[in-house]
Amino acid sequence: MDAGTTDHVDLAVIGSGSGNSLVTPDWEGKRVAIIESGAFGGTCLNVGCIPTKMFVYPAEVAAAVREASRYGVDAHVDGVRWRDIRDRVFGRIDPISEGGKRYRLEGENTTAYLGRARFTGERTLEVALNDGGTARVEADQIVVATGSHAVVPDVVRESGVPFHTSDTVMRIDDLPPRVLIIGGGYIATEFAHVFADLGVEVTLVARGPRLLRHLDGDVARRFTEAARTQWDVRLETRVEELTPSEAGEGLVDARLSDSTRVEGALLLVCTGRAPSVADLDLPAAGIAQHDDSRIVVDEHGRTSVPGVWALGDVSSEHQLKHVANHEARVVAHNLVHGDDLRSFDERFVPAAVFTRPQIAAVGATQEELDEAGTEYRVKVQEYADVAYGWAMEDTVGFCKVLAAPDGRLLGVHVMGHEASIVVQPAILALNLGLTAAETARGQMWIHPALPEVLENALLGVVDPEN
Ligand SMILES: Cc1cc2nc3c(=O)[nH]c(=O)nc-3n(C[C@H](O)[C@H](O)[C@H](O)COP(=O)(O)OP(=O)(O)OC[C@H]3O[C@@H](n4cnc5c(N)ncnc54)[C@H](O)[C@@H]3O)c2cc1C
Ligand SMILES: NC(=O)c1ccc[n+]([C@@H]2O[C@H](COP(=O)([O-])OP(=O)(O)OC[C@H]3O[C@@H](n4cnc5c(N)ncnc54)[C@H](O)[C@@H]3O)[C@@H](O)[C@H]2O)c1
Repeated sequence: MDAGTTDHVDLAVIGSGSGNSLVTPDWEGKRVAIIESGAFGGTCLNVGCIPTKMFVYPAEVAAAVREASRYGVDAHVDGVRWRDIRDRVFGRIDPISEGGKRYRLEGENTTAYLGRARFTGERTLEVALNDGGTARVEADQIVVATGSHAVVPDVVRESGVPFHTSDTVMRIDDLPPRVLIIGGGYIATEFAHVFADLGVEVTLVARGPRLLRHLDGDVARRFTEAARTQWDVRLETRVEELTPSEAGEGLVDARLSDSTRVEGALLLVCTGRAPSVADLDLPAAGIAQHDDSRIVVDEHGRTSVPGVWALGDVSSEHQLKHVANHEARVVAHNLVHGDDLRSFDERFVPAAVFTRPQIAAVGATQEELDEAGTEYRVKVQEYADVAYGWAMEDTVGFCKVLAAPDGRLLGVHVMGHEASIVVQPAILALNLGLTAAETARGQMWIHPALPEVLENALLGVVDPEN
């Protein structure tokens, strides 16, 4: 591209994750620029939700085989072919990313700029192209959808030892004997599950007193107990020193604040993700940011600069793909209906953690209700109390329902087999404003399926004698 000229487009989208879905039929006959510096398709497709869950599934198959004898079926895991597991995942994903890029490069009304964008004015951008050139783009409207990136603490960066984040660890060639995971959140607990159930020794170091501590307190407490039976979990502990290990290339030795050492481990850093704004030069456009650097948007997705929108991890307080997708649908409408704007509806944002046991939740936690001084009733129902739980000999799963004294649902929290499926009727009920009684008795529940645990918890919150 000629460095001297400026391309004028109707819409420029920075980031090809959820941003890529903004090119709706409304833009036919108009010019759209998609600017992407990394792998096409963004985090979810390339290094996030989709590949991680494609690793979780084989880990669960291995775990099921190991536990089969409980049910009178004798079986054992003969081996884990990591490279085959890895290649199944990326053999599926990489062509989708590549195809998406080609589709935009060759699209009738789209131009894909493969490079890093920064603002030079309110609606002007400069793109440092990956091939070394520079492009200038002026747009009537711009959407910033640049997502987030892994944060790496100083103790790791400054040590100079080799380490992985979720961006790189799924592509390793061989399973290490041991993994040292720093962090106690979503990514840490999902990878602990994957590696441990594929036969790797896992040490997980978390600075807090519980894992997943932003979840409902009962869930965090019971999950932490379950995690300790599976992995070497060090709570209220920090990594103090890291050195390269003689045990093998790419491995580290660590000294922890509890005065113990972990030796010969692959180091996996899972300490949160920050909005990707550093390269954008937002002040050049006058785009306002929160203290944590997220872009400020209103309920329609508008930033402080007219004609500039933002969505997804770069602006949202929820770093979740279904939230980014929801925001993209709203912004896609608003870009072409300036006189009929739609709003984000994030009253009930559900989430699931695909760890072991699985966790899913929607609505308020008990701690949030206590803090707000909201009155509530609570019922905890064990998986072990319903027929499907008996079939599974389940000992850890439970469903917790929080409801207002008038029966309105406030929050539902599930830990156990397929929690993300069990919770879904509660997500619908909250969005429709149903009471616990309406949700429990407004439909038939398939017997003897696992969601009966939710049905019973709902009935229990209506009538504590139940
Ligand atoms: C390991 C992992 C597992 C996850 N699992 C789940 C899950 O199971 N369920 C769930 O709901 N969420 C999950 N998430 C979160 C989810 O992936 C994100 O919330 C979601 O992908 C964010 O989408 P986005 O469109 O905002 O950003 P992204 O998909 O990250 O897209 C942003 C794009 O912008 C590009 N970019 C950044 N800066 C620039 C620039 N200056 N110029 C040009 N391009 C730029 C980036 O390269 C990137 O491709 C997971 C995340 C991770 C890391
Ligand atoms: N299933 C899913 O939906 C899913 C899966 C993975 C990721 N995600 C999204 O991605 C986000 C990022 O995931 P994550 O696990 O990196 O973040 P997280 O916020 O869930 O957890 C970060 C963890 O790192 C710890 N930590 C932070 N700074 C630290 C430091 N300097 N030293 C030691 N520990 C430190 C925190 O105490 C916390 O335990 C999640 O919040 C979630 O929104 C979602």
